[in-house]
Amino acid sequence: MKRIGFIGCGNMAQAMIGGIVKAGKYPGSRITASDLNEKNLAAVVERYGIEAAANNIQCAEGADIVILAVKPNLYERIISEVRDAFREDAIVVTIAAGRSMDSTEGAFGRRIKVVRVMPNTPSLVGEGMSSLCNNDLVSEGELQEVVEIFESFGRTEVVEEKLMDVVTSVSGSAPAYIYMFIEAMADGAVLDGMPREKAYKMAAQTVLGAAKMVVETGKHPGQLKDEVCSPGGTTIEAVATFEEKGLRNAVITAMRRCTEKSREMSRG
Ligand SMILES: NC(=O)C1=CN([C@@H]2O[C@H](COP(=O)(O)OP(=O)(O)OC[C@H]3O[C@@H](n4cnc5c(N)ncnc54)[C@H](O)[C@@H]3O)[C@@H](O)[C@H]2O)C=CC1
Ligand SMILES: O=C(O)[C@@H]1CCC=N1
Repeated sequence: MKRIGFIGCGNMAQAMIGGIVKAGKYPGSRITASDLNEKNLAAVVERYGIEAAANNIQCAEGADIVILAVKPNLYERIISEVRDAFREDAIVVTIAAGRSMDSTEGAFGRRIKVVRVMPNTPSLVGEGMSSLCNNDLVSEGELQEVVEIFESFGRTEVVEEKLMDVVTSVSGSAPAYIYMFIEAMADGAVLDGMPREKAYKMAAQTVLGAAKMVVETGKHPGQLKDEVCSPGGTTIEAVATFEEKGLRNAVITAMRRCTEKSREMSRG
């Protein structure tokens, strides 16, 4: 069984480690992590039974698959720190927004197996959405091994690298938009007298249920919306108000800015 190393053990790494361990795909003993924040790292070790590396170099040395889970602006520094510690045939997995595979190889200063992934935080509860692409050194079988790690905590898609900026907008960053929508729905309910805890529960369960309807029925979202709107009823009042206030336009414009930001980050 392969050993997975996480360099950086913040929000996204914890979501992934939690997902992997809960799925039983890899035991905690096959996962190593390093982080400058020793207190946080110790908490993750305690929670999931993974191993702590003394530093990034030790983490890279012992791993077959090394996931770089630090902020994008730290990639250059971390890669120059650990590049000589990588095993010859190790795979480096990047999850940073706007980080091309070419720039990763450039930072290593040599050809290296790279898988670029854009995951999202719902990985922690087994409902992640991760899109992956790989460079030519990664074999079909090796890509499959990485896909299986990400599949252990959600769904996956293999995409062309040119789609990764849009992927960031539609799934990597997207949980934040949905949380804002849930929060706004709860505020609306609280405004009309609903206790807040109940409002969050109802809004969140409704988002979960509606998403499941799209995924499981295969029906067009517009059709599912139409099925809720009774003629002259309550829902169409809300739908007409969203259109009047430009909900779709706000979503599309925000997502284009998100995609553009990712492209900008790739340009450095
Ligand atoms: N948070 C999210 O929803 C998603 C994040 N990503 C990507 O994941 C990466 C990490 O993001 P987050 O987990 O949100 O950030 P975070 O700030 O929660 O975690 C980064 C971790 O790196 C650690 N760190 C900082 N300097 C270090 C060093 N020199 N050596 C070792 N560890 C060090 C920090 O202590 C921190 O625990 C980013 O590249 C981001 O683009 C990708 C998809 C979704
Ligand atoms: O906000 C960010 O830059 C990262 C990438 C996708 C989600 N969080």
